Amino acid sequence: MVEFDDTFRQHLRELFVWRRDVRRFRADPLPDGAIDRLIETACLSPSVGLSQPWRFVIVDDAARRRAVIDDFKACNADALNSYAGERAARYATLKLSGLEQAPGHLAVFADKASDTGHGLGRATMPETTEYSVVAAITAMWLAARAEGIGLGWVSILHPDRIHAILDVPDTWKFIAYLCIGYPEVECDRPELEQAKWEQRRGAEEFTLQR
Ligand SMILES: Cc1cc2c(cc1C)N(C[C@H](O)[C@H](O)[C@H](O)COP(=O)(O)O)c1[nH]c(=O)[nH]c(=O)c1N2
Repeated sequence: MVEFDDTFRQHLRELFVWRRDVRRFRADPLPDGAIDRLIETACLSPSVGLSQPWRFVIVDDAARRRAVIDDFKACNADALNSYAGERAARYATLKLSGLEQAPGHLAVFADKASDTGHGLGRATMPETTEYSVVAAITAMWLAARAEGIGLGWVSILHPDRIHAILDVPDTWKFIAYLCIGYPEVECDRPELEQAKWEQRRGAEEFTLQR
């Protein structure tokens, strides 16, 4: 039996407050086994029917990394073109990936074909497979921060292209491409808020009572 005291709860709260999406990484390499350790923690996450549908691809190959970066650049250029005026000017100033600097690259997929869990919980909501993978990524994000490691989620990518670059099974659905490394700075406010793109709102704005 494990008990968590007030001091632990306070630290846990701080972990949530100080977790960031990181796009600016220091050059220092990650310690040996750091990504494997984060994956191991992620695998403790809840999953629909205990299906554990997460699939992780550690991307070390320089040519594959370069191809991912090229895809990001193409998608980000398209995204910039979808804005106009002041919003476009502001978008152009944002740094939206640390792909070039991050010592670790990790792609995460959901295996839509796995029968693990025997379909429990998925019959009416097949998308719970993807939700389970996102739950695992969130756990990894927090576990990383607890070790001083930053994680940045990149979604400005073409899923089909990532599939081809990484040569993974067709039944795997692309969920996330994660940059992993030591952050240049620590902050308790989202970078998009600091850049005046959007501001974080409080719980009262998202809660209804019925
Ligand atoms: C599903 C998903 C996808 C993305 C993100 C997040 C999530 C959950 N975020 C990070 C996002 O911008 C960030 O979480 C918010 O701005 C809040 O900041 P903090 O995470 O609190 O630092 C993100 N950030 C970025 O710079 N490029 C990206 O492509 C994405 N994509």
